[in-house]
Formats: sequence, structure tokens, C-alpha cells
Amino acid sequence: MNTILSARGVSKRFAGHQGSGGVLALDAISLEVREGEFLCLLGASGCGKSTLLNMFAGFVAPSGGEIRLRDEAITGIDPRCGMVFQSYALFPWKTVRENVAFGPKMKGIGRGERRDIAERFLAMVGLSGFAGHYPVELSGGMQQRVTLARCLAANPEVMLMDEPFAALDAMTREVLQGELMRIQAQSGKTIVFVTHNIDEALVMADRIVVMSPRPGRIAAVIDNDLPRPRDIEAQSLPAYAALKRQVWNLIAGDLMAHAA
Ligand SMILES: Nc1ncnc2c1ncn2[C@@H]1O[C@H](COP(=O)(O)OP(=O)(O)OP(=O)(O)O)[C@@H](O)[C@H]1O
Repeated sequence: MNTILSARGVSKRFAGHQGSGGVLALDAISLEVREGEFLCLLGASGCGKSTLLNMFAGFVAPSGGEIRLRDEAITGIDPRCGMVFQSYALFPWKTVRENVAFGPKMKGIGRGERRDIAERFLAMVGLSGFAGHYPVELSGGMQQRVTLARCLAANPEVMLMDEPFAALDAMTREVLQGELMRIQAQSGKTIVFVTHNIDEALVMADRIVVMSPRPGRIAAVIDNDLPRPRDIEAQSLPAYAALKRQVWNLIAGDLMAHAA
């Protein structure tokens, strides 16, 4: 598989208070994201998952090393990478259709085609009947579906997702995990997905990048060969439990330290 996105010896130091050395959020991270894969960045709080994702998006510049997209250095926000955050970040004054059509509008696509694009992606996320609603009229799960549709409608090559389902209740979260896997299988999009939930990573990822904190480093990159679909039954397989134990052993110490 081709590499679409890469971090090469990337470090990030955030400035601290005067006299302190600041925070080394990431230390010499090297990682290749393969085209079409579902990659999860997993780790305890503070291990630099969001910082790395924000660098892939071009929101944050590395202090050292470089980020490359299709073998060109990323030096700013690039429309080839679309971001989905935990908070839905929809425009409250725009309808669902207008929210989804925002990316195509920015690209100068005409009104009729924008409408078709919005309808297509709203259908893909199961919200066909809600195009004329405003975000405030929708549940959290529905708003996150709109966010997904908006990201897809902008047609990025890579979807960067920062704990997109963390604010949702457990059942809605499971439904949306299934939807996202279906959408990825249909669209072939590359997805980099941040989570601190081991089951979420095991259910969704092709590869899991386990990170450790202070400073943020890659502890392991694990191939997730569990059979798909990874439904409730697959989750009771011995192989699932074994992989979960392997990942847990890598991050348990960090989680305990954070809880202490
Ligand atoms: N803008 C910033 N200024 C200063 N320090 C920052 C900034 N952003 C992140 N950090 C620090 O960098 C480290 C990594 O933060 P980051 O948010 O990337 O971790 P994370 O793994 O995504 O954590 P979480 O799961 O809690 O979101 C933390 O110590 C954090 O306090």
C-alpha cells in the first residue's frame, strides 16, 4: 500500500511559563499512514494524540522534523485533509443542507450541484429527511452524522478524526462506529482516528498506534487482523481478548499514572 501521510522525526515543544522548559508533547515521532487504511492513535491523556493529528491537519507546526502529504511537506492547512472534532462544530445559523454543502461552496461549485452533493452525503449518513433542519433541532448523534457528511462532501483524501464519538452515549457511539466503517469501506478514504478507548480502536482500526506520554512517543504499532465485521460476536473471540490484553499491557501504566 502507498504511503499517503507521514511524520518524519517529528517533535513538538509547547512553550511553558517563563523559566520552565515548556512541554515536550511529541518526541521524534516517525509514522507512515497507508492510503486507504483506518489508523487509530491510541493512548492515555496527554500522550500527544491530538497534537500529532493537528500537525497532520496543518493546524500546528512541528518544532522539529516534518509532516508530508503525498511526499510534499505540509506547511499549513491543506484541503486534502478534512478534520472531524469531538464537538460537532456545525454552523448553527445554517441548515443541515447548507452545513454539508459548505465545502463544495468554498470550492466554487454551483448551487444545483451543491444541493445534489449534500443530498448524496446526507443519504450516506442516514439523514435524508433532515436537510432543512437546523443543528439545534437534532440530537448529538445526528449532529455528528452531519459533521461526517460535511467532511465527506468536501472530498478530502484523508479524514482526521479527534475522538469524534467521545461525547455520545454508548449505544449511539456503537451505531456510528458501524456507520463509519461502512462509509470507509464504500469510499476507500484514509482515516486517522484518535481515541483513548481500547475497544473503539480494536473494533475500527486496521492498525493501532499505541502512544505513551511525557514525552509523547510511539510505544508500538500493532496490526489488527481481527476478522471483519467486528460485531458483538467477534468481540467475544479469544483473539479479540488476546489483542485487548496486549494493548492494555502497553498503556495500563500510563492510565494508572494519569488516574493517580
Ligand atoms: N497549545 C498548547 N500549549 C501548551 N501545551 C500544550 C498545548 N497543546 C497540548 N499541550 C500539551 O501537550 C501534551 C500533549 O497534549 P495532547 O492534547 O496532544 O494529548 P492527547 O493525547 O491528545 O490528550 P487527551 O487524550 O487528553 O486529549 C500535554 O501535556 C498537553 O498539556
